Amino acid sequence: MEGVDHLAHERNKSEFDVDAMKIVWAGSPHAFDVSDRISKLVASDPGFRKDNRSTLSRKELFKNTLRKAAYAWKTIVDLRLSEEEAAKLRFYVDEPAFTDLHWGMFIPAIKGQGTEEQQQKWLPLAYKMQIIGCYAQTELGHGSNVQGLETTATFDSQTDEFIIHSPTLTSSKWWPGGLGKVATHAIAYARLIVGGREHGVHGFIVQLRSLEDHSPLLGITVGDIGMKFGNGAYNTMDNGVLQFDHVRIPRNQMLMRVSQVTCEGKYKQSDVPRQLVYGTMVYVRQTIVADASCALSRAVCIATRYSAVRRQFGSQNGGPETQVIDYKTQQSRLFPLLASAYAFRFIGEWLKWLYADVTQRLQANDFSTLPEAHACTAGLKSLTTTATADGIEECRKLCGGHGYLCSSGLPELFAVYVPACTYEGDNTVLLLQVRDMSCKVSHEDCFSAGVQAVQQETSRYNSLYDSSRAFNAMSLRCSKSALLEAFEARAARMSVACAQNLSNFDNPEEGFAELSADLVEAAVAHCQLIVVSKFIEKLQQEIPGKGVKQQLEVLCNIYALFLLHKHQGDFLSTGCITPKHAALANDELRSLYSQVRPNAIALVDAFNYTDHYLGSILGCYDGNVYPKLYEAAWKDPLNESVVPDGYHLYIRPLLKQEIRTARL
Ligand SMILES: CCCCCCCCCC/C=C\CCC/C=C/C(=O)SCCNC(=O)CCNC(=O)[C@H](O)C(C)(C)COP(=O)(O)OP(=O)(O)OC[C@H]1O[C@@H](n2cnc3c(N)ncnc32)[C@H](O)[C@@H]1OP(=O)(O)O
Ligand SMILES: Cc1cc2nc3c(=O)[nH]c(=O)nc-3n(C[C@H](O)[C@H](O)[C@H](O)COP(=O)(O)OP(=O)(O)OC[C@H]3O[C@@H](n4cnc5c(N)ncnc54)[C@H](O)[C@@H]3O)c2cc1C
Repeated sequence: MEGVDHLAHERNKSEFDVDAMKIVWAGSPHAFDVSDRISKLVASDPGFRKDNRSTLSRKELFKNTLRKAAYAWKTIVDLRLSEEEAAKLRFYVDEPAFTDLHWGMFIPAIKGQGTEEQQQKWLPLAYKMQIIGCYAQTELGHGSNVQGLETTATFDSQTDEFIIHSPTLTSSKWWPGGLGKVATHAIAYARLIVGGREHGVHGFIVQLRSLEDHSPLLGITVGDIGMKFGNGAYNTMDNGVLQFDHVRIPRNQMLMRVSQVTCEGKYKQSDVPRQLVYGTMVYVRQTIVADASCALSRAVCIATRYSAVRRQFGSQNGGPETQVIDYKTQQSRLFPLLASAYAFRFIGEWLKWLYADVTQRLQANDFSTLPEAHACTAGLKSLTTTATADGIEECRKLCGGHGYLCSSGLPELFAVYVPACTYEGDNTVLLLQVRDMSCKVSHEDCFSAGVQAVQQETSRYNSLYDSSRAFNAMSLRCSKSALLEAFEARAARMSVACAQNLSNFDNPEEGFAELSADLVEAAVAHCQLIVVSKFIEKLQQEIPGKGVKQQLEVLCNIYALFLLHKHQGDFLSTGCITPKHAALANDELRSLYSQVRPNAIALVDAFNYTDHYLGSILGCYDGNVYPKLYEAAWKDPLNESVVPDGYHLYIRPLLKQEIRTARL
């Protein structure tokens, strides 16, 4: 049956132009072209094979990652790929590596926090990979609390140097990717001490290893922190530990865009806000949101294709059994994830725009939108990574037993993805930063502006409450604005409740701590509102291609109504929907699932993923799942011999009741 498309009948059912949807997913015809070309280039090159990762030992795995990274670089140079193409190539190679941190954090940190002069010195070296950098912020004792970092950078005016030192065990840098075995340089974050005075945490460029023989420089102790969750998975990355013993670096290796230390030992603050020291995190959080749609769409693609292949029960008169995708329960678990993948794609696009806009403004010394960018990236990073991690695991379950096989691709995807809920800011800690979005809920707002803020929010809420009365069964079905109002009312109500409760505390800090779980829920409601509203905005644009817009309308409704159904307690208590409306929303969802059903395979085909990138037998394009599963099983190292190693030592003595005499 080789070469037969087992999903052809599904593809024939689709009611829209898949090629046009591919462009929408990619973002533009140009982006599609780059992505399509580079994904095929990677898939067709045996140098980028990845099907054996889960069977390799850590050392073999890591060496193979080094080989692939070097091979990827050679390919980039030989083919003279553009920056955009090179980034796509690394993406499709699909193996976490030191290069992620070099390109994703080290370079952006220098760009964002370095002076012109520093950029001119360091960026060309980094762009040519003549130095390899990592981002060394987190320590053994502190990750979330950046101000609690203990590493010190003490200025020595005699030598015009900083002395970087790890004063305690807990000040050891711990976690930075690429640090363990590869990075030659780090952006190390340390408390700046000048003339005996402390000036908070700043970034420093520190050389760690010799550029000649890779040995650690004097005063540097560095290594890998050990195996992480899952086989293969994130173990291709050398997350590291680092201690400084009075390491000296020249003064001009402090990143000095935000503040400077002069040779006389004067500390000077630029006009730019101090928070810019955290700017790299804003940048990476924005890329993580875009990445969430990739990881979720990948899992959804696997689960959707397999659900169309898999049949259980329901045979009539000896005919075929029911495809599991036709079960309403399967649809109600799978299709909201499909809709979420599209929703996250569009919110990722919007956040990219927002970040570009902030960057442009920063260059013109306009810092007004920085708090919004911080709150949005923090909140949306949290929302999308939590939903994606949960969604990947749901996709595994949607694939039944076979989803648990490594050859399904899902266990590794899950293991690689879950740390996204922690890195670049723990998701709960980040939700507590969501204060400046569409409404104000922080203790400062309540206390500095006093009752006025509460009153304003209350009247805003009341007006939403009134207008939402118009929300009826019909509007639920047809009107995006009614849906949006429901989300706005819910978010506003939750914020007002928090603000009112906060105002009952004499001590704002105490109130904030006591009510933090409610604040987190209000933050989630705000983030969901933003995702829904940006999906709706996307639909207001012109979208070419037969039936494409209609499919996106259906997905948008599913995303919003699914959330409304899931959080109906919040929505009901706003009073803007009644229990009857909640039930109608549920009926509407069922009808929407029926509309998606014939288009489901085409909607995941629109992601345009190669079989190489998917890395899943269950999700392969042709749906020829069973022969491939059967064949793959026999390739497992355990099946290299019919009788396993260890038979004579452990199985035979058991069977022969000789266990007491066996040498165990
Ligand atoms: C198989 C395929 C694999 C493919 C892989 C694909 C890769 C995709 C991309 C992945 C990329 C990289 C991989 C992961 C690498 C991971 C790296 C890291 O984890 S680096 C370390 C990250 N660390 C954190 O995120 C720490 C979290 N903590 C914080 O951010 C802060 O310290 C915070 C905000 C929680 C502290 O809060 P606090 O209120 O105490 O802050 P401050 O007093 O310091 O702040 C005062 C003031 O500033 C505002 N603020 C805080 N942060 C920012 C910011 N970033 N930007 C702007 N403003 C900020 C804060 O809100 C306060 O404002 P105010 O108005 O005064 O209230
Ligand atoms: C795979 C991976 C890669 C990483 N790569 C890097 C890297 O390249 N460079 C780097 O510098 N770091 C890196 N990190 C570190 C990462 O950024 C931190 O682990 C992350 O910021 C979380 O901090 P933490 O470990 O201190 O968690 P903690 O803050 O200790 O969190 C523990 C628990 O406490 C809760 N908590 C903490 N503070 C609060 C609070 N104020 N209110 C309520 N609850 C709270 C959290 O929600 C969580 O449940 C990486 C981590 C991982 C897992």
